Amino acid sequence: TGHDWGYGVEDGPSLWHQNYPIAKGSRQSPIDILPQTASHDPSLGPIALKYDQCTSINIANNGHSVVVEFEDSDDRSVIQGGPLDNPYRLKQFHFHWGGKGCRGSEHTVEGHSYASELHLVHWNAVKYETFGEAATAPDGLAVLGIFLEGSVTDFKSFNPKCLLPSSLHYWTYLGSLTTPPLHESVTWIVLKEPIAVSEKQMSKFRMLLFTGEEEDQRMRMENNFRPPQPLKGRKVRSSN
Ligand SMILES: NS(=O)(=O)c1c2ccccc2cc2ccccc12
Ligand SMILES: [Zn+2]
Repeated sequence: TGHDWGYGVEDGPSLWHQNYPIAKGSRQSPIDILPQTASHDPSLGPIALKYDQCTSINIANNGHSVVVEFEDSDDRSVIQGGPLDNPYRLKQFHFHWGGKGCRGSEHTVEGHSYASELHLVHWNAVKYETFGEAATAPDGLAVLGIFLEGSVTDFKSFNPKCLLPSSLHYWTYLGSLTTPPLHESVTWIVLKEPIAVSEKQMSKFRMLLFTGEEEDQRMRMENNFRPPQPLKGRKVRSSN
């Protein structure tokens, strides 16, 4: 897949530091969230999501996840408020999931993993010219994390607008990309309430391949999640 990293035994998360030394940095993601330790910060307002005119461009299997890209030439789809000083533009969303059972999310809550985790990636177009420039700036990116919990209900196609849980209460902390190059440029906003996803939908993820269709040894795409990283003194804040 043209990348020097993956989720296997030879190229998985424990080896990423060899090519990406920042893997041992001071604000790496994901983390294990401890609700009791998260400090409630009354100054943290609600997050506001404006996805009503979201224009998806394509959906792709980038060899590590399934990614839906959006048109980001203007502020039609943005997240703002909460810990953010500016509106951040929606660039793409993608998922992380496990093989069988409930492991699969990247963030965990008191050691509890969910079946999958949806990441909506946004960038600070007020301060930076391009996504690439924002991706290396400490306040360049904001990723909204939403847990997906296996359940029997089914749900409509992936449209960020209708994909949100009823409550937008969140935890927030300063972190990084969870995949190489692991830039420490992400303000993470993780919603407390998971959304339901059916086993049928989960099985669709697992049909995706890490390898190209034409490659002989077909690698099923599963377990594409990085384990929790050390907090290193960071504070996790909780919205009201
Ligand atoms: N897991 S992740 O959200 O850190 C992530 C990104 C985060 C910020 C910017 C770009 C990102 C691209 C990703 C591509 C594949 C998987 C995770 C990715
Ligand atoms: Zn992600």
